[in-house]
Amino acid sequence: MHYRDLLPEVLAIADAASEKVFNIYLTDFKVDYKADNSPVTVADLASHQIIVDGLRRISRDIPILSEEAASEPWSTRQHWHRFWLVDPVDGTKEFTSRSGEFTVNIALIEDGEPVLGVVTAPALKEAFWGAKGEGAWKRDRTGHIHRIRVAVPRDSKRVVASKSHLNPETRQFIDTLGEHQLVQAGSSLKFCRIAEGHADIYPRLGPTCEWDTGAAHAILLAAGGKVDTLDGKPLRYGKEDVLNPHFVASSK
Ligand SMILES: Nc1ncnc2c1ncn2[C@@H]1O[C@H](COP(=O)(O)O)[C@@H](OP(=O)(O)O)[C@H]1O
Ligand SMILES: [Mg+2]
Repeated sequence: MHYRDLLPEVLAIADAASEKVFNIYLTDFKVDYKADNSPVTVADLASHQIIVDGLRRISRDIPILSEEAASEPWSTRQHWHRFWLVDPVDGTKEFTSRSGEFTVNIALIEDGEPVLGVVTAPALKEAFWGAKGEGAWKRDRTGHIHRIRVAVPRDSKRVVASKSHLNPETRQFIDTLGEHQLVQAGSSLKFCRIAEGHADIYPRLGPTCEWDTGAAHAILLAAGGKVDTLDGKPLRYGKEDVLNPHFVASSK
């Protein structure tokens, strides 16, 4: 199936998950902590289930890697040329602190490259999607859909960095950029802000997992941007430990 045909189906799945996540957000939900001490709520698990059921319906044969499921062993995953990469709720800290800056993320990875992505922000009522060779779009809170594209280069960079994980290394990197404006944002929305031309650079000199970045990375690529590791190579997917190295996302 072509990416163009897949996009509306994946968007519908993300929208369904988003609606469920938002309904839970409005309740007095309970926060649990996983083995790595990261927060999880019923929203993460409900969103995971809706997305997995939806993806299975549209693509029986493409395996799924989701933050909220035990991953297949590396002996299996290393043979995956194509897989869905899912973070049912990215920015769980933003969800539990009620900042609204959390997202639902679905990416399609092919040979280590994010080729299609959908990101929805249930509380902000925004959605972003894009695919290789197709371009990228945003649906704003009024329901208006328009194409998005990265901004043209400018002298004073608009830097976007994590709300919850802005560490000293990232601050040092930002200091090397000279004159700049810093905007903090939660979750994968940082990539989306660059993709829509509202920010120029997102340095992440701290840990992330592949599911945190895959979908928004695909959208940023489709909008004309890039995501490189600190040695200047494109960030890639399908790593054994599912952990990303430090990276810089930018408008080019
Ligand atoms: N020590 C760590 N190891 C791996 N990933 C981490 C991490 N600390 C933060 N993250 C990732 O950073 C994401 C949040 O990013 P941000 O701070 O930019 O909003 C988290 O996503 P989740 O909220 O889905 O768990 C989590 O996966
Ligand atoms: Mg995440």
